Amino acid sequence: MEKAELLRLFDGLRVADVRDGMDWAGLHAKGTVSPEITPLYQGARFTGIARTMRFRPTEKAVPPLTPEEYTEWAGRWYRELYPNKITPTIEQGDIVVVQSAGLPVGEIGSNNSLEWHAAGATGIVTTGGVRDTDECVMQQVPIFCRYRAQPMVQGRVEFDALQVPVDVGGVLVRPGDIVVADGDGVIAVPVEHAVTVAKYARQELENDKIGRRALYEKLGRPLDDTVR
Ligand SMILES: O=C([O-])CC(=O)C(=O)O
Ligand SMILES: [Mg+2]
Repeated sequence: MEKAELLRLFDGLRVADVRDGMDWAGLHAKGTVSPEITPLYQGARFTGIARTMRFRPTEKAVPPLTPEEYTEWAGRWYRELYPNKITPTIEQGDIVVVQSAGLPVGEIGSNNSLEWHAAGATGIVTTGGVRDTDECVMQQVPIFCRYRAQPMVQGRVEFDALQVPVDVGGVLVRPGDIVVADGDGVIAVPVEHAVTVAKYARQELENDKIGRRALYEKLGRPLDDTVR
């Protein structure tokens, strides 16, 4: 199925609906990412197709360097050990899904996240840390992460692999799976179950709208998009 068609199937569905759709498909034990992975800011949400990447802790020691030498050495780390390989591969509607090295390091920041967004990514989820978080919030690229972290990657983290199955908060996410995130957290749908999951998720959403719309009317509340 085309990406655009897949995205249409999930358009407007809440994480709760997708969770229900997964249950309807018999996938009770699958999909829900650990609640430790949370939105960087209130209102962050996305639906997209997983484009995955894995980082790893480095074993390379940092040699004694003068600050001048450090500038050159740090630049080389980006070129040789932490290259931004994912950017040229990103397609519109992708979600960058990162299995972090798991260290207290800001592998993602205001620069690379905005670069991925400019290439077409509509969201980012990482099992690790984010830095420059005030700017990340200001930029409003939806990011879900486990923690905030100050340090840069040099001497700590290396790029490991692109487009491999990754472990995201206890869920196996493969390139091409559907990833949905909102205030309830993150859920991943195996692409082979997408049609069934979306169908029953939609049923849940539509039934929920009918029930809540009746309550809005009883309360005299103006209707909004969540009940229309
Ligand atoms: O440079 C990095 O690896 C992370 C970062 O701070 C950014 O992208 O802004
Ligand atoms: Mg930065």
